[in-house]
Amino acid sequence: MGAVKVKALPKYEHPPETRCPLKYADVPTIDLADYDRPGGRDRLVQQFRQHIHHGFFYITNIGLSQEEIDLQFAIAKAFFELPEEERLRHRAPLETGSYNGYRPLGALSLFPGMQDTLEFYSIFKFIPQSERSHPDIIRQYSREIEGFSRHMHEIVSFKILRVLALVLELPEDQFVNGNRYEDECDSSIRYMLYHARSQRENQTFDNVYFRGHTDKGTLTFLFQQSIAALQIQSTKEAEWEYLRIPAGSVAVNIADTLQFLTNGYLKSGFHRVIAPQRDQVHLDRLALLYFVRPTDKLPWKTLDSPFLRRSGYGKMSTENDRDITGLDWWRAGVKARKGANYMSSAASTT
Ligand SMILES: O=C(O)CCC(=O)C(=O)O
Ligand SMILES: [Fe+2]
Repeated sequence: MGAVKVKALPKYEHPPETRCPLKYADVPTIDLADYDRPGGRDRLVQQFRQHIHHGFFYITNIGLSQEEIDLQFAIAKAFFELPEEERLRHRAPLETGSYNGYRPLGALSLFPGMQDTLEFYSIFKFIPQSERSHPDIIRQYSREIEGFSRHMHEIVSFKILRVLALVLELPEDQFVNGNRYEDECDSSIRYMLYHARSQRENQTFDNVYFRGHTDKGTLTFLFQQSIAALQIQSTKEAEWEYLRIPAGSVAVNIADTLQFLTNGYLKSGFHRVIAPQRDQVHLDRLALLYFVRPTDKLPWKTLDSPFLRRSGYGKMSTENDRDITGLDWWRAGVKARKGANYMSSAASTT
């Protein structure tokens, strides 16, 4: 790690936004700078209680510069330009329930017999439990990648997790304790590349890039995205609406772990990715995400609090509780959902 940089990466240029008129979701924005102002945490608690119902919100003032964010996009771009053989050398052991490393193109069936056209590279937390091989481009920028990872996890996600604990009238470290950076879990940066498809291919795939789903972890952060393709559904009956994530804004997705722990008070956001609009459909779509996922210190048991009880989400029973950790739950899920499929398709490549 920390090897000498052989060449500086070219600055990443985001493609221009679509000019097609789209129906954007009305999603609240949280100014994270408020957290450190006098009375700011109380204001954020009120804002969450009033507006955060549907599992998605935007945040601004996250404390990273545009250059720092764009460097991650530049590294991602350089990674996907590596020869396939080199990318496959750092393949994630998906069949064991871990995304740590490269998840090859076409690892998942979107429809029976029809493989997806996306690939991604996950960089887990910079802790001994997650160490693995990486290509030179990742090793050369490891200091910057670690800085980004720690900032997103320990500063940005912890601010949100502390406010959420206060919303529920629980000790402020209630969620932080199950998501500490030094504990084992599959939290990661993810560089993602959706390959552009022809009009015919898009028709065959019913215009789907990534089927409707909720994320399984604690929180997901989605960075600037000028290729409009990510849609959310606020309720099962609601229409799909687009998210717009311009420079300076990050979309946050509340995920299944928080929904489970709070007996459904916090809603895990349902979302999908579809083929872009006609002025962008020919473009490959590069995405940058940060996933916070539960650790081996998080007991898989639902919570109770005066606030939850007053709101009708108090703990009524222990029937959903398990004597396992959040990490066990997460890995069992990946194994069940992805491992089997993965082994039957691309595993033979290495
Ligand atoms: O590509 C995106 O915008 C969203 C990806 C996504 O939903 C996921 O990786 O879980
Ligand atoms: Fe997702």
